[in-house]
Amino acid sequence: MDLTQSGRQRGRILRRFFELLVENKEDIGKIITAENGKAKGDAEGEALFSAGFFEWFSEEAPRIYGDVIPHSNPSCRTQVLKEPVGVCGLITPWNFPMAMGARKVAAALAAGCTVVMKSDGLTRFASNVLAVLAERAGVPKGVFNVVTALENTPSLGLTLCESDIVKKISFAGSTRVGKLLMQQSRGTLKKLSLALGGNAPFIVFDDADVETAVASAIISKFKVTGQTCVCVNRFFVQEGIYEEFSKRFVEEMKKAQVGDGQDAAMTHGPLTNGVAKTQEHIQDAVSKNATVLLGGKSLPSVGKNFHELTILGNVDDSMKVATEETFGPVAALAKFSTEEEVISRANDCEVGLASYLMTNDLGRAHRVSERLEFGMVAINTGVISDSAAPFGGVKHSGMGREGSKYGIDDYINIKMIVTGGINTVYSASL
Ligand SMILES: O=CCCC(=O)O
Repeated sequence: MDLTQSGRQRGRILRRFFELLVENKEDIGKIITAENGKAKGDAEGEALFSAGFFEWFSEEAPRIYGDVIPHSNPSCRTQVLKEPVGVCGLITPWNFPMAMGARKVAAALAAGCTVVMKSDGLTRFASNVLAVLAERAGVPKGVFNVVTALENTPSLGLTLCESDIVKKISFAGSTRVGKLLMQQSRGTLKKLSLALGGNAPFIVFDDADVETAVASAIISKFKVTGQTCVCVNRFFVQEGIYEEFSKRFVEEMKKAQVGDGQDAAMTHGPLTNGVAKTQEHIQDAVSKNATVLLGGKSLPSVGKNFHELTILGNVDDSMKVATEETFGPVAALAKFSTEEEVISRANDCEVGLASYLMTNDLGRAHRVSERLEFGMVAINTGVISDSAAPFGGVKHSGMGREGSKYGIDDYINIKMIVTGGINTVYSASL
């Protein structure tokens, strides 16, 4: 947090931050549901997900080790110090109003940086909660700063990017905005972490366990009503298991309830602003011969932002549901025949964030994961995110890693110190 505090001292503050988040998870859940709409379970889950980053980085803060490197010249010594990058501009999205901030703030504070967090104008209260708890946890004044904005969001982004005081930008959001921030940062050569859009494939091989595949599909597709950057966008199901998988998927999804997130009986809440795009994608797919296996319609009687959880069958790769990230509750099922074919179809996109693979063949699991051009692969699970795991993408999904032992590196500069003229002749041997 500042150079006068040791990593151990910063770790204690982050630990207290973690405890406060856990203690307040119910109130935090209510705030998240009130401003984002997500169902109670998802909202309280987000409070704990956020807490996990503070717990993880409280343990990393004291372990930011440097190195001693043997120099080529015996009379020189080389030391490597790891120093905080300085002031970080953190720009966070509405889909996880607290957790995407927590993921960045916890790593930055652990490294010893100060932060200016620009939260999404649609969901600013959860990030303000982080500021309140930061103060209670003992984060020194001026170390954690929050700026909220709605209309003038682009100019705030620009100010952070063009500022010489801000040394780093970390952003989670769309690929379009990520590229814009990168352009705007070129004059000040910022260190950048960008967690951008995805078009996640979910591949079900004939040898997969159907119940595992269905449970994984439900969580990875419909979490936060389909509005996470790691949500599945394209299901590829092998011909021999297609009928059974799609039937069981539909049966299980019929148990879900869409409605007011504050009602504990609801499993899924509204969309933030994605009903029109969701409808556009469904209509495009249906006009090209996709079949509606479940849902398909918006739910204006519940509210203008509500949409049925939808499963489409007979999808092909030309449809918008396959070529664009829907960021809504549509599971688009396409068939495939061979391993080679599905790898090529899964990789045929500009982005590379999350991917999912269902198989009981260990050799295939290794082989296919190694060939998938994605930053993350989940095998036989629909849960890809964890504070201990490195989160991030390749291709147009961005750069940098968040969480895990690697996450601290995004907030660190390496300094090398070489000392010359060291007499290597020991006086004892003279
Ligand atoms: O939406 C982006 C991140 C979601 C997650 O880490 O599960």
